[in-house]
Formats: sequence, C-alpha cells, structure tokens
Amino acid sequence: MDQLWVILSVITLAAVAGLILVVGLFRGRGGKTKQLPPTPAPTEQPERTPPKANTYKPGAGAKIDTSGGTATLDRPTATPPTTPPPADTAPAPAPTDPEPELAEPTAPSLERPESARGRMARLRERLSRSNTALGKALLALLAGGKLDDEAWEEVEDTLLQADLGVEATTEVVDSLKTRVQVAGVVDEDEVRGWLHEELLKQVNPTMDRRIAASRVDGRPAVVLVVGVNGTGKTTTVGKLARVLVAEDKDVVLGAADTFRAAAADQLETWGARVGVPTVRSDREGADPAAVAFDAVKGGAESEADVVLIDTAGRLHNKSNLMDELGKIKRVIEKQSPIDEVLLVLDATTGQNGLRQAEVFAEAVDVTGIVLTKLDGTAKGGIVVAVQRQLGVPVKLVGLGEGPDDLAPFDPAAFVDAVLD
Ligand SMILES: Nc1nc2c(ncn2[C@@H]2O[C@H](COP(=O)(O)OP(=O)(O)OP(=O)(O)O)[C@@H](O)[C@H]2O)c(=O)[nH]1
Repeated sequence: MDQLWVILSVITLAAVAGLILVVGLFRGRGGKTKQLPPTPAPTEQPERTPPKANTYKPGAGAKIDTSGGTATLDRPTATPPTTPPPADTAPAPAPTDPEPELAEPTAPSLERPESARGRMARLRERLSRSNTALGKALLALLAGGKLDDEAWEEVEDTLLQADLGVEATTEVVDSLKTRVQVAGVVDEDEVRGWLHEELLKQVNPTMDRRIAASRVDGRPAVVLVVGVNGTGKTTTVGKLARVLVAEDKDVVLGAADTFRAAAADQLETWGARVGVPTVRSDREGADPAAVAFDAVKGGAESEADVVLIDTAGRLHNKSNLMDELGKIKRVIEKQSPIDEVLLVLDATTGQNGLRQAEVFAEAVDVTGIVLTKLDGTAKGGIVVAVQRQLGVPVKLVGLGEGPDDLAPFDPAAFVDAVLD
C-alpha cells in the first residue's frame, strides 16, 4: 500500500511539472503581448522641400554646340577653326567676323525703275519749286531799276543766304555790277540772262559728272558711298541702284553699314525691289571692311557691272571713325581699285556740310558729291560752295523720299530751275 502511495505521488509530481513546463513554453513563444507604440494620428502630408534653386547661369556667349551634327547650316561662317579645341577647354568662341553672305533678292515681282528722262522732267519741276524764292528775290532786286549800294547789298545777302558762299557771291555781284554799269539800263530779261550766265559759271558746267558704273579692265566698277549720319547714304545707294538697273546694269550692293542693324535690311529691301543682290553680315558690329571686301569679291565673281558699297554714317570729327573709313578703303583696294567715292551731303545743313566735306575728302579721295534733300531747301547755292571748296563735282541730287527721286546733276537745268 505504501508502495502504491509513493507511485501515485511521483506521477502527480510529474504531471504538475509537465503542466508548468507547457505553460512556460507557451508564454515564451509569443503568448506574451508586446506593447506597440501607439500609431501616430494621421497628420497632414508634410510639405515637400523644394529642390534647391539652380544657380547655374549660362554665360552670355553660351550656346548649344551643334557642330557635331551633319545638318547644313543656313549661314556659312567664314573662319572655321583650323585646329579642334582641346577636349577639356571651353568651346572656341564664335568667329569674330562671320562671312557676309550674298542675299539673293526675294521680291516676287520686280519694280521697273523710272527712266532717266522721265525722272529729269519731274525733278526739274520739284527743284524749281523749292528754289524759285531765290531766283524771284534776285530778279526782283535786279530788275527793280534802282540799283544803288543798298540794293546790291541785298543781292549779296540773298546769294549768301542761299549758301553760295562768300567768294562766289562776291564774284557774281561784281560781275553783275560791271555789266549793269556798262549797259547803263536795266531790262528784266537782260538781267535774267546775265544772272543765268553768272550762276552757271559758278556751277561750272565743264566738270566731269559721269558716275563710274561700268566694268573696267574686266572687273566691276567699285563705288564707295560715305557721309555723316542721316544724310541719306543708304537711300542714295538704293536709288542709285535703281538708276543703274534702268540702264540695264548688273548691280551688286554691299551693306558695310554694320553699325545699325536695320541699315542692311533697308539696303537689302531696296535691292530686292529691283532684283539686285546684297552682300551683308547678319551680325551687328561686324567688320565693315570685311563686308565691303566680300561685296567686291561677290561682284567680281558674278561679273557685275558695278558694286555699290554703303557705309555707316560717321561724324567727321571722330577720328577713330574716320580711320575706320580709311581701313575700309585700304581693304577693298587689296582686291580692286575704287573707281568712285561719293560723299553724301544733306543740302539743308548748309555751310556745316562744307566742313564735313573737307574732312571726308582728307580721309578718302572723294570723287563726287551727292547733294540730298535739295527738295527741302532754297539753299541750292551749296552746290557752288562745295564744288569750289573741294574741286569735286556734284554728280547726283536727291529731290525727295520717293524711290526714283535721284537725278544726275545738270548745271544748266539747275540754274533754269532756280530762275524760272
Ligand atoms: N526729302 C528728302 N529726304 C531724303 C532724301 N534722301 C534721303 N532722304 C531721307 O533721309 C532720311 C535718312 O536717310 P538714310 O538713307 O537712312 O540716311 P543714312 O545716311 O543712310 O543714315 P545713317 O546710316 O544712319 O547714317 C530718310 O528718311 C530718307 O528718306 C532726299 O533727297 N529728299
């Protein structure tokens, strides 16, 4: 019995120990609940931190390098680099003087410029309209009958006001005085005749006023057009191209006014209207001498009759600008002689134009004067003054803003227009 009791006690102990073991195991394998931190309450989506601003600023001259492609460039450049830049260095700067290009005229229908004969009749009338005041004043004085000192002084003043200049005025008045004294009478028609003769003498009809616009020695004639700002250079080149086209000349224009971007456009438009090509640079401030050089080259290659080169307006008292003009001339002459240098003077600036003329004549050998805006002044006497001063003839006159308002200067017609 004692033995049975011992066996039962052992079994009971074993059972209790087993139970304790099972519970322990259960708790050790996860039965124990781990306290998780509380799930934070949903908050608003935090704002996205903006990316740091891009502080890279391309340099003014930066551009996408397209040189690796095979696309044809619209505008060929004159000076491609001869050696490729080292790989790690900055890209080579753009060539300083892109080659001027020959811009073919694009006008769909070409204008037919007015013939020289047609324009002369029209322009003579316009000239006389603006100058008859001078003629009338003189004739009234001279034919007035009473030619005392005071009257002669008035004649003198009238001529001076017309910008004839002191020397020419003195000569005209002295001659007339003598003729009146010798004749003893003053008849209006006779006085008109004398005045006509005296003025014509001053305008000097013996000067050669032809424009060099025909091929010489198998090359085109080269005409350079110079002057101060706003005198009408570009307009004159455009009008002159029309005069020459009307005479069946092959003309090439050179836009060497690279100072003002619109000047090349303006010239190109003039050319396109009559089917004349323009050599120009697309870059404002390009070397004008290079453009002039290329225009002359283009003219020679296309076997043109004449190349007309427009230059930027420049003040005669700015020596660097006058030096630049000398450079343009020298660079052209590396390729071809210059046959004509036309100085454009604004007739309305009167005696101021004379000083300009002197300085330009020193910088480049002026061979002819274009007197513009003669339609807007009664000071036609400037023709006489400038010719005397430079010993260079007035070859063309501008008589309006219209495309065909440029005429060859005809001394007799000019004096007629003044005295009509
Ligand atoms: N009334 C009149 N106006 C003219 C004549 N010639 C030119 N003009 C005008 O003068 C102004 C200046 O002419 P442009 O040809 O641009 O002068 P520019 O000398 O080339 O000027 P820059 O290149 O700035 O020096 C324009 O409004 C022309 O229409 C003319 O004979 N008579």
